[in-house]
Amino acid sequence: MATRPPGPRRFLTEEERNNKPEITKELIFRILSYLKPYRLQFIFVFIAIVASSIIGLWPSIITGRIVDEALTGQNLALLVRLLLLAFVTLVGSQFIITMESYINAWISHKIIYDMKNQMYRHLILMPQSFFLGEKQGDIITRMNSDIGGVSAIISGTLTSIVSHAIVVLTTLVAVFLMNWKLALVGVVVIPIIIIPSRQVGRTRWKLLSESQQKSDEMNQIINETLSISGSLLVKLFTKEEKEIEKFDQANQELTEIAMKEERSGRFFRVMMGLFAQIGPLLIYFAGGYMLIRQVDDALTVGVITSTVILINRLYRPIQMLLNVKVDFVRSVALFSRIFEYFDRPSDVKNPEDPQKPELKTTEVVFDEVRFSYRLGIDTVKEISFQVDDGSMVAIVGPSGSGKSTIINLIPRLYDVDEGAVRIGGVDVRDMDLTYLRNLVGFVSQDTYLFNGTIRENLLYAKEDATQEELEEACRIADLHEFIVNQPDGYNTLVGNRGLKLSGGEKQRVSIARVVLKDPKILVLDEATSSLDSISESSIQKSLELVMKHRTNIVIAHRLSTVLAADQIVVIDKGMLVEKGRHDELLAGGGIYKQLFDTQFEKVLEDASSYC
Ligand SMILES: Nc1ncnc2c1ncn2[C@@H]1O[C@H](COP(=O)(O)OP(=O)(O)OP(=O)(O)O)[C@@H](O)[C@H]1O
Repeated sequence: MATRPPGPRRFLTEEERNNKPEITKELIFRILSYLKPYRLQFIFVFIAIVASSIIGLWPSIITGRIVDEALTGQNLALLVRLLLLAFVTLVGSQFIITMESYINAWISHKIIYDMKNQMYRHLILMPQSFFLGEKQGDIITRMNSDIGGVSAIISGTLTSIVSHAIVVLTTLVAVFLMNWKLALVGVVVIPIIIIPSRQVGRTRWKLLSESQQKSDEMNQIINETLSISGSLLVKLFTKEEKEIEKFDQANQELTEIAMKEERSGRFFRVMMGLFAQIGPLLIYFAGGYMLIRQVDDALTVGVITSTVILINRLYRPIQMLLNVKVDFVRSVALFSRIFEYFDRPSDVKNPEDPQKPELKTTEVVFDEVRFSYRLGIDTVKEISFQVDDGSMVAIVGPSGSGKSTIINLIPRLYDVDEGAVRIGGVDVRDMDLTYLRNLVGFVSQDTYLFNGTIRENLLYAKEDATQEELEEACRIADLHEFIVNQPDGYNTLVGNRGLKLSGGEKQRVSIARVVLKDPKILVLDEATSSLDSISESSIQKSLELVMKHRTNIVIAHRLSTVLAADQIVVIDKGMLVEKGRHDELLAGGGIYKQLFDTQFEKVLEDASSYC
């Protein structure tokens, strides 16, 4: 696979050019605000850069004296002294450069640390809508690559602008002080060397970005087809050969580009080397001509030698400075991508004056609630019902009618657009968010487990739970028996997303978690699951235990649940269409009756055995 070339890119890619950020004063100040806490360290870095640039000139200047005074004058003692001096200045400048780069790296790591923490804190507090709308890969890229890129800016772009400018300045002063005529020749030579190499570089970069694009395509194929779910899909649809063919095609294209790029890379290096050699040759020629024809009496062999060395020192920094604009735009773009995340408003926020009311009752009231995911299209509207304290309301309705949306409004995964959801008479939007979410326990169809042990997953609900409490919760969830029969017991690893557990076992872990959390209100999205009827009935029994003494709202798919419900709320196309008990609704002959005939009838026999 193609690799990115070392060092910073010299040209903006097509995409970067199209997405260039608007560089405003505010943006620059905002970027600088991240550097502010480390200003003392920055001052040190800049002093070190100036010092090392000036000291770094000495070995080149000393070389001239070595040639003119020590070698031509055949003075061995002077030769040794000058060599020692050159050695000491070399060591000195290297020491300063090392210190400078150490502090530079320290600053950039510190800034990355600050930014990563700020970003994580910001993201974890984002509402559910953010995670649904955002591509998973984008979040990870911003967390890692973009913030990581900032490090390169701080330790690269920022200091390199200063250090290159200082090197260019000090070297030009030194070279002109030595012999201004030869210095002029050297300065004229610089563009001859730099311009062609920039052209070659441009072509090379085009190829490199193409190869990068292809390599991303291949990574995408690998990620999709070699992931747990992807590989399963490939197997089940017997697409192995098709995928191999697709991969082969991408691989072939990538290999061709990589080879082309390799060829142009070699050519690039040859050209660079060639032009870099032409410079000294031209200066030697001009200097030699002036020396031989005695155009300038002050000119010596040593001066010519020193000038060649000093002019050589200029190529790289000048080239870098010519790229500063590109680096700068790229750096600012990176910062603005990060800021764009920071600036995403969090619509579900803790209220200004968060309340933690002493609730005597925990009845849940939906009062004329309207909510839409997309502007203009109501997902649910005119929803009004009450779940009395300690009672159970079953929500039923066709798929896509808005049942999950309604329950998501209780713990404020989303906020209502109109109307209100109240618990114990208090609007959920006035409650402290943590307090509210502690009041409500959720058991969803899709149980998410972290990759860890069963114990760790259980403790997520109650960090300080004792072993006895864990076991008690697992007994209620009918999970304890299973756990103790595992070789590692409560320390059994559940695998990625809990994949090492069966669907039923995962549901039980989620029930045990809610038992440990012990919420006053239980929201349950009943599984329409493929579990066998024995497992289902056992899970149902566990849930019945959990529901006791709580206010329960259940999206019901089972007959036993609707029969046991104190009230059934029927939702159709986002509207509440019927409300009542099972018998009343059945007698009404409306939508509930239809649902009953189609959805519940099949499980009638199963369910009637334990309702
Ligand atoms: N995050 C979202 N963004 C946009 N639309 C959404 C989002 N989530 C759900 N919807 C849409 O809102 C409507 C109601 O969805 P909801 O999940 O509430 O229905 P449901 O009754 O729970 O369905 P099911 O019984 O199939 O789970 C559907 O049309 C769905 O496509």
